[in-house]
Amino acid sequence: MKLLSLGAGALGGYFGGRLHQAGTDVTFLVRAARAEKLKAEGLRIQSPRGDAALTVKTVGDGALGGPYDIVLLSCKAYDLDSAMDAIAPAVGVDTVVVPVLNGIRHLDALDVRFGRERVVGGVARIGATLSPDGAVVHSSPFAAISTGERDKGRAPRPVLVELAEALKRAGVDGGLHPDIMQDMWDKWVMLGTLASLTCAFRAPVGDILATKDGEAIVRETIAECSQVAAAAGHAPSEAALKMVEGIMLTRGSMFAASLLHDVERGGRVEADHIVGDLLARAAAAGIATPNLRFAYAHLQAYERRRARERAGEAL
Ligand SMILES: NC(=O)C1=CN([C@@H]2O[C@H](COP(=O)(O)OP(=O)(O)OC[C@H]3O[C@@H](n4cnc5c(N)ncnc54)[C@H](OP(=O)(O)O)[C@@H]3O)[C@@H](O)[C@H]2O)C=CC1
Ligand SMILES: CC(C)(CO)C(=O)C(=O)O
Repeated sequence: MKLLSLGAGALGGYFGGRLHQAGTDVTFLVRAARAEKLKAEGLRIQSPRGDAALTVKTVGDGALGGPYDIVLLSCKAYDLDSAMDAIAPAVGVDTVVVPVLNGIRHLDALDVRFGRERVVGGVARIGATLSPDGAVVHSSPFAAISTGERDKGRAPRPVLVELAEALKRAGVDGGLHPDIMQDMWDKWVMLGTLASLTCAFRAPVGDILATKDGEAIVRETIAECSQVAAAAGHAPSEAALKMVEGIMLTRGSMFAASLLHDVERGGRVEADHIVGDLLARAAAAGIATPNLRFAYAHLQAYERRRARERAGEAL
């Protein structure tokens, strides 16, 4: 199996690196600055599952090699258009695109660009960042990718089975999911709540819960996200809700969304993709989502201020 990883950022670097370590033929499609860093220092991973410094294959725009069996897509949502342009020459008739972005909306764009048959579902569960010096820093005890056919009940195509086996050999949990769309929505219900609230409060879960109304606000926001999922035909099961509550209602928890880490380093954020899209779907279904509304406005204000500051304008 030949796999192209779009990017060697937090997720592309971690999962692509682990697959490479375990013997999969992995090539990283990277931009010039990242290519230079990887050439000079290798792909460095710091992780509770073992540190690594790997010599990896890279390609740049225009000379992708291939054909590839799998394209693992792990860009941020705001880079999706440029990422699709970059991978287009690598997507052949039988190539399968496996996106692991948070949210759902990217599937529509990928379908239009590459055809629905080539795009499967994917969910990543990991806490990871790219450090300023270019190392992939894995900070969560978990590291998982679930994938699957988007048509529930369809047997996974052989190359997806092969990918799941390769991920397992690479020490990545998850595997093939029989209802990947539900899994994507379940993750989104959790992340919609986590990202909205940790960003709005600028604090991890435990600090939110330590406020007088924190628990009530968390419960309301879980309900808002769950109603949006239900309107899309993907209401979380009781077990899925328990998982969300387990994450969002643990006193003292230092857990926060990667989106908060992006805010704290003054970076771009996937506000539209992760929170705005939930809000748009709520509006279309006539669901009131006051907490998401506030959280999205907060993120939009952050984006405006960031743009102004980057343009050198004063506060
Ligand atoms: N970080 C986390 O813990 C988790 C993140 N996610 C989701 O996964 C997705 C990826 O997140 P993450 O890995 O953190 O993001 P990163 O910013 O760390 O990595 C994204 C990478 O994509 C690369 N990229 C973007 N466009 C192109 C392009 N046109 N050509 C080549 N490379 C490109 C970027 O390269 P360059 O360096 O050149 O900009 C960057 O290295 C997001 O949707 C996020 O929400 C999901 C679960 C957990
Ligand atoms: C919550 C977490 C860390 C789980 O994978 C995540 O997806 C994110 O913050 O982007």
